[in-house]
Amino acid sequence: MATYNLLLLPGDGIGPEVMAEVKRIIEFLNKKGPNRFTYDEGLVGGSCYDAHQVSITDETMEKAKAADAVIFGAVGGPKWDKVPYEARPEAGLLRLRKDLALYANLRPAVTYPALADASALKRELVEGLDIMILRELTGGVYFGEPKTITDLGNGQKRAVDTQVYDTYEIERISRVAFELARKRRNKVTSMEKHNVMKTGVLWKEVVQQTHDREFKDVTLEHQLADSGGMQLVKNPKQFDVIVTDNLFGDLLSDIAAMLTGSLGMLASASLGEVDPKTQKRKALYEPVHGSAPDIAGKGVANPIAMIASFGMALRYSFDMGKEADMIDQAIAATLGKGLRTGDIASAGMKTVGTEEMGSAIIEELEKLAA
Ligand SMILES: NC(=O)c1ccc[n+]([C@@H]2O[C@H](COP(=O)([O-])OP(=O)(O)OC[C@H]3O[C@@H](n4cnc5c(N)ncnc54)[C@H](O)[C@@H]3O)[C@@H](O)[C@H]2O)c1
Ligand SMILES: CC(C)[C@H](C(=O)O)[C@@H](O)C(=O)O
Ligand SMILES: [Mg+2]
Repeated sequence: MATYNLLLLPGDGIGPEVMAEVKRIIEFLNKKGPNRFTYDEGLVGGSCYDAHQVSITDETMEKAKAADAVIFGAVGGPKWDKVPYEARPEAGLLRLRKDLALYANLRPAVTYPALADASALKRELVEGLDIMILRELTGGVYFGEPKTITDLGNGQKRAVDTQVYDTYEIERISRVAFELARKRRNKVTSMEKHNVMKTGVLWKEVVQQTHDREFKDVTLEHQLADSGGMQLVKNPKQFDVIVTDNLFGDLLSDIAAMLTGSLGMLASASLGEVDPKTQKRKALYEPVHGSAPDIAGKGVANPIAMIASFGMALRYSFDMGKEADMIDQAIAATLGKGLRTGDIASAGMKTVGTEEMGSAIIEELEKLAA
């Protein structure tokens, strides 16, 4: 038996609403045993800005570094559109990713059988889909310098963002991709734009070299990221693991979300390097969706992405694969019974709210544990 300490950062908008359902799952797991979870909570994003005029405090950063895992809701919203750029809600999330060195962002897109009709695509294209988008998370244009807006003095301004990748950054994310593929269907598709970008040239070269040196047994394909996006919609089941940079990964994972039915379904894990001394790695788990200002406060958000993200924490941080599988099965069973939040309901279907969906999943978990 072990005790694990979590830091919960619910954030803004629907973040706290979906996090409430994770707290109930934690309660369930603590009852079931053998492992125990304790947790601390903190402010992040706009709610932190309102209290402290920053999007995350140094004190919360220290707690994040000390925690066994961070569980993150969502940040942002129109209320904070006018706050200084450095203090915008999203900056808190970016600081967490950068300062905890969470370079590997796993975004699995799995279409549950009951939801094959909820996708915007035809059933046969998405039925049985199970792909993994691996997004590089601490480099690229998100963090490259310079990042500026300069007044040119002639009534014009110039905005600059910088895309930077070093060999080691591409190498380590490639290794994660190949290792993931070995446990799946043994195929990696790397996406970049080497026809336009120098970072794309280096990306392709380093992924290929890492493959040839260490992972010859894995099938590797390269695809330009724009046509890759097209292929993701045309024939998504051709993919197994897609490895790509920070910005392309952001775009491609939102596209993949719609293959599963809704952004409210897509979970993610952001992982750092394994510490050779402790064998532990820093990790943050969050749904791919945002704070959904259009539905916040109504109790109608889909909690599945958040719950499945906690399931990924069980799998990747706590070696609780059996419990993680149980969460996936409970979600599948709940959907199989016909429960739908608004985002995944087909026309004419009755919908349930966030809490009701959470209760139904816990009911299924109780059955599975009995
Ligand atoms: N990780 C994060 O915290 C994160 C991620 C993406 C966007 N954001 C921020 O969120 C704010 C809103 O961004 P956006 O509107 O582009 O993206 P969004 O993901 O918040 O919402 C996009 C659409 O999907 C729907 N949606 C998202 N999650 C849902 C859920 N769980 N259940 C039901 N419907 C759901 C929303 O209602 C909306 O119509 C912005 O400030 C953005 O920066 C934060
Ligand atoms: C909120 C924002 C900073 C974030 C990103 O762009 O990485 C989000 O869109 C995501 O996909 O996690
Ligand atoms: Mg995004």
